Amino acid sequence: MRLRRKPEAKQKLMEHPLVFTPTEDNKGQMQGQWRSVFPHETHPLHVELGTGKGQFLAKASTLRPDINWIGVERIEEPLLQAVRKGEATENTNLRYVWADVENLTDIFATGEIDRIYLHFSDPWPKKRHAKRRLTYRRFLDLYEQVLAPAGDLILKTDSVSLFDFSLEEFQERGWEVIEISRDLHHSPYAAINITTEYEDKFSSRGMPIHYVRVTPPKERAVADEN
Ligand SMILES: C[S@@+](CC[C@H](N)C(=O)[O-])C[C@H]1O[C@@H](n2cnc3c(N)ncnc32)[C@H](O)[C@@H]1O
Repeated sequence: MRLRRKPEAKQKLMEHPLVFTPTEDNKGQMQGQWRSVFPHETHPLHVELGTGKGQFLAKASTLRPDINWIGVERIEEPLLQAVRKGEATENTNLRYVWADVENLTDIFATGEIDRIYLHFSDPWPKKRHAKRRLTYRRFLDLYEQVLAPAGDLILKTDSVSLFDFSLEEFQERGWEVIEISRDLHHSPYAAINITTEYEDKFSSRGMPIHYVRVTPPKERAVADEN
């Protein structure tokens, strides 16, 4: 018998009060408006791209009520799980966007985000798929647009090849490395670290977690390559 889970997940997400789903009809509607959906409009806005099943956001929104949190995820089923976790916290500083990171600049205004998190992004190990990696230079230029001038980006991954590639891309686009560790859980940054589902899985196998915090260039980069 064919399982029909996807349409059900879609419907639930479309109707869920914590989820914004960009469409052709509402394109640009939320740009510059995100803070106003939260009770504390002045709190910084932190956005996790590729939220998956949402463990990080559920924990982070509880531990850091002084921050407004948004998760962006393109696949319905993990997102629905994330939303259910978030809902269970009853935190009011938490929202989700059902969208592809490709469309980030249609969802957020220039300078609207204070911090971006990329947690265990798909490594796309084949060279011909390099442009799909979420730290490919074209994506960095999108992040640069939506980040506030004093904003930053945190990347965590188990993948050495994605980490090395990302460092090259950051350098290529003029981003500055502020903190870095190739073994986050045994570094000074471990004390305030909040783990994700993938992080727990990989670290339980003894794999070191790679971590970097970067800031965009002071001068805005020109998107010159796709
Ligand atoms: C390997 S999982 C990691 C999930 C979670 N961040 C964690 O650390 O447990 C990567 C997630 O990113 C999502 N993702 C990948 N590319 C994306 C894109 N372009 N836009 C939105 N989500 C994306 C995938 O659907 C998947 O849920």
